[in-house]
Amino acid sequence: MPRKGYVNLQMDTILKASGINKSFGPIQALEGVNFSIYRGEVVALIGDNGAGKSTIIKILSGVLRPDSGRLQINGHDINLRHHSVIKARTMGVETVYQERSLGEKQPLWRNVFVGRHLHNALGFIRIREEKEITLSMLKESIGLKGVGISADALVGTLSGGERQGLAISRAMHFNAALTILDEPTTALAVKEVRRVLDYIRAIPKQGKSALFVSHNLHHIHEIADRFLFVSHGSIVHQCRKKEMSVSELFEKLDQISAARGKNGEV
Ligand SMILES: Nc1ncnc2c1ncn2[C@@H]1O[C@H](COP(=O)(O)OP(=O)(O)OP(=O)(O)O)[C@@H](O)[C@H]1O
Repeated sequence: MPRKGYVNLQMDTILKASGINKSFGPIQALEGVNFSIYRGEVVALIGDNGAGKSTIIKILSGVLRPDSGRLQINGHDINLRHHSVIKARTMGVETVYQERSLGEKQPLWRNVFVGRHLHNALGFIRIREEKEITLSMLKESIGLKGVGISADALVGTLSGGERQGLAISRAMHFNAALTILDEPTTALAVKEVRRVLDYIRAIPKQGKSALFVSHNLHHIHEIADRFLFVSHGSIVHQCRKKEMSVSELFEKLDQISAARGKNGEV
């Protein structure tokens, strides 16, 4: 029987990546990437352009397959040869891509349930139920108000921040253990940025985890519990927020970039 307050990291490890390698022709994008993500934390990937952040995210979300390495999700070994976006989702890993996560010209309810529609006994989509769930996401999770709010509205009518909110809310609805966000605040107005940061901050409150990439170190410091520094395809440093102030975060990234420059790399 574990002692009170004892944290079983084995049980609380949502995702574990070990020795992940990935090349694109002659370019070694990732080299021996190792890290874990635990239940209820927000983790940020930090690094210069071309460091390997997007490649890591694409491998976790099933878009790309690594050349070698091991990935465990919720303690289960993933067969990386057959990993895919659908498999990642089934295992509880959802990815929210900036702007691209929702199709522009479709009604909101269809986008929320795309690939995962609710069906009745005859195989028909339970449209009314899907619309009701979508409407409650719009009102409760995103905080949209007014009588004109409709699950039939087209995605194109939502602002960038609202789309991010809906995509995050969709991940929560489908019970994602890990929500991955790629540059979630890029190209958003200041007010929208605030809202998206709040949506991300709410993820651990539901006992779930988030991994996000951002170039904005202020945003990273504000919402992440832990920072993973990526350079030249590897995780070169990691620490908890309480170990590093915002200015130290800037300094660390500068140090890593300088070390990279010294090795003759761009
Ligand atoms: N499809 C691809 N074909 C060839 N090279 C690629 C491809 N995708 C990524 N790379 C290369 O792999 C390396 C890592 O790229 P990646 O996009 O993961 O970096 P990043 O840290 O996300 O950069 P950024 O912050 O600019 O998005 C870079 O050298 C990049 O040019």
